[in-house]
Amino acid sequence: MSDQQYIMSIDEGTTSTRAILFNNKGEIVGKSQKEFTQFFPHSGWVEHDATEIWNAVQSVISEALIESDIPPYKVRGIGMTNQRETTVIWDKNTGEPIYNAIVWQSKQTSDIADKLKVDGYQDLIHDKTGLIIDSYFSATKIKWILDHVEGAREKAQKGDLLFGTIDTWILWKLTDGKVHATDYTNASRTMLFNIHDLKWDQDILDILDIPSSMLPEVHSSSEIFGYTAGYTFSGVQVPIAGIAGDQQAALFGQMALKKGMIKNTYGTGAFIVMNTGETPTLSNRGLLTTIAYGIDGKINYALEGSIFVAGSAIQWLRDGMEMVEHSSESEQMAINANDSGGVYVVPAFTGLGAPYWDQQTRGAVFGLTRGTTKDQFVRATLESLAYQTRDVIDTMVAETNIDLETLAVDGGAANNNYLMQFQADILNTPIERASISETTALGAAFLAGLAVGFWRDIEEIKQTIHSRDEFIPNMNTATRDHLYNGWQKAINATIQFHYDD
Ligand SMILES: Nc1ncnc2c1ncn2[C@@H]1O[C@H](COP(=O)(O)OP(=O)(O)O)[C@@H](O)[C@H]1O
Ligand SMILES: O=P(O)(O)OC[C@H](O)CO
Repeated sequence: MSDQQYIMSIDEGTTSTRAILFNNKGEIVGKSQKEFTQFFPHSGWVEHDATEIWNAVQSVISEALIESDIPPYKVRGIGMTNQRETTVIWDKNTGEPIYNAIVWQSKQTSDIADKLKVDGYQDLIHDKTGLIIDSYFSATKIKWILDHVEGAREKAQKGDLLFGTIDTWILWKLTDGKVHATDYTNASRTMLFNIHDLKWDQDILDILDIPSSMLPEVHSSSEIFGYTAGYTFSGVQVPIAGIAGDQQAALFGQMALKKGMIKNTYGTGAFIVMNTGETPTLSNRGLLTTIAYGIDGKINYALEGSIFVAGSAIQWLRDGMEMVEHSSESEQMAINANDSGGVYVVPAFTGLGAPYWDQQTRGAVFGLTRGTTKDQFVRATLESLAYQTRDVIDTMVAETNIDLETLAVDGGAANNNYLMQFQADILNTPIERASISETTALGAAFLAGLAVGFWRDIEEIKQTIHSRDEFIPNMNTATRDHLYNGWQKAINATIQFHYDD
């Protein structure tokens, strides 16, 4: 029998959970995926059932192993990667969540975030955490649960409640309640973590009245966090050896390890991350400073532009507008349209992230005529992903003075060739698409594989990276400027519409 071993990545995304098995060439040898329920209990709120996510994780693990015919003992280590910021609070005695997971997109804590701004905490929070006060991050979500679930604050003060982002929740479940931990990348998205001292920040915890006993230990992104317990791997104790938030894992999976390298992942949202090296760069232009990864006692920082609605706009075309049956059809429809006919879709369904940071704005459509077709509407929606990306990239270039040579891309919507060509055209920059679209899971596998010696070092990992698809800009300057100018008018009018109330 072959002595080949594997790394399993568990990718807990916003809409689905995946388990992917990689061999030592970085090739996918097994995969299972399961969608889970999105709850929208009130306008602007988004929640998940954390127990449903845990059940989905268990089933994708066994399906991936069974379908690839790989026995659990051949899994050398597990890398975990996750939708970030999404907040779970559970009772450590029962193992049951006390409320649904509040998802990163959810706006139910906007008032708490607004109050922090009114109370003048912007500079303190920005300086310590690198973040901009917003309901996006975990901090206000934790406070909301403690304030709204009966008896929660008393239980938290007694030390009975635990907080975790999805990585922490699944790690705790996989280890049968033995390990309550996270990594630097996830901690840096909570708005409670001091990215300079690398510690939970007591001042911010006091401001929000959050007991520190709820918080997980914070480790590097590549080390053994614990071992699987119980039956998930048929009793085999597999080390969980790497954890990173999905956007940071994608940066690592793209091997964008040098200062100045940038990637964009087009998933539910789109997240543009630039590696800024070993010192944090604070932004004055609406970008977030975050931790890219921590390995071997060293921290690498990043600047990030977070776009809240990207692939989810295409899901909206599918499920809300019923204009497409499958997201992938949007590509041919955009080509059929020939042009967008002057239509702009601004999909600000849950406010705007970088570089605008406006919690209240909601979406708008401009330029409709009696002749507007469904194909043009779909094309304009796809184009909004590219325009939002340009807003962020222009800001990043202005902030850092680093010229963008190419943009590395991945994620579900990056499979859309029309979108990628339009992105190259509107940025006037070549796009390089990873040959393996599961870059996020690959990044988590690399982090785990390094910790258990599956790969010797980064140089050995780089040998596994293969060819990429390239999209070369092919639009004249006048057209590019005309189109982008229209977008800027559309987004400014959308923001203005809200403030005219
Ligand atoms: N060919 C496509 N064209 C446009 N959008 C797509 C395409 N394929 C997938 N998507 C969008 O990409 C998203 C899924 O990407 P994925 O990276 O799996 O997201 P996540 O990790 O956030 O769950 C969905 O929102 C879907 O609408
Ligand atoms: O689920 P994704 O891939 O859109 O990623 C979600 C982000 O981590 C939210 O910050």
